[in-house]
Amino acid sequence: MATANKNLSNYDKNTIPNAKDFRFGIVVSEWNDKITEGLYNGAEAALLDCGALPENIVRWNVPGGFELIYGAKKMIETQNVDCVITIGCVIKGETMHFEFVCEGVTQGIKDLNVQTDVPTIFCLLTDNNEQQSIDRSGGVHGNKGTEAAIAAIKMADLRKKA
Ligand SMILES: Nc1c(NC[C@H](O)[C@H](O)[C@H](O)CO)[nH]c(=O)[nH]c1=O
Ligand SMILES: CC(=O)[C@@H](O)COP(=O)(O)O
Repeated sequence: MATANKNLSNYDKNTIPNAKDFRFGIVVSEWNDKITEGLYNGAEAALLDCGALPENIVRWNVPGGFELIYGAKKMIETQNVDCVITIGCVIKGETMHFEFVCEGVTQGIKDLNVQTDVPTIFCLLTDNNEQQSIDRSGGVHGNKGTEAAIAAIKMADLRKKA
């Protein structure tokens, strides 16, 4: 189902574990910060709405999407978190850099999920233009940050039960 056919902000609290006992790390890219702040706000609001305690949400900023990998790695190593959310927005420019950044971050976040015991949630917008990013960070398609927060709660709960 394409994003255009669903609202990224929709969730049913009855289907989501209470997040009060979980500690979350959120690593936020400063590139396209109007977008990433909107994604962060969606994620933070959903975590709190589902019971997470403010003191159990640790936020770090990194310069760009590619640095999300290292930021998440150090978050896992040092902050005793149950799940990490990486938030970024990559928008296509004139060159192939878009493709390399998107693929690099995708592979790096995948590697963290394979190599560490803490789930890392992939909240990276990889858009053709700014309007697509606006639409997915609190616009007509909802907020991918909200979606990422719900995934984070579910994965933290899975990790606890596994
Ligand atoms: N063009 C975008 C970037 N580029 C920067 C890289 O992510 C990285 O910070 C740089 O190559 C130094 O290592 N980053 C984004 O997050 N979004 C973009 O649109
Ligand atoms: C994803 C990027 O790094 C890209 O926005 C940079 O723009 P350009 O490809 O025009 O240098």
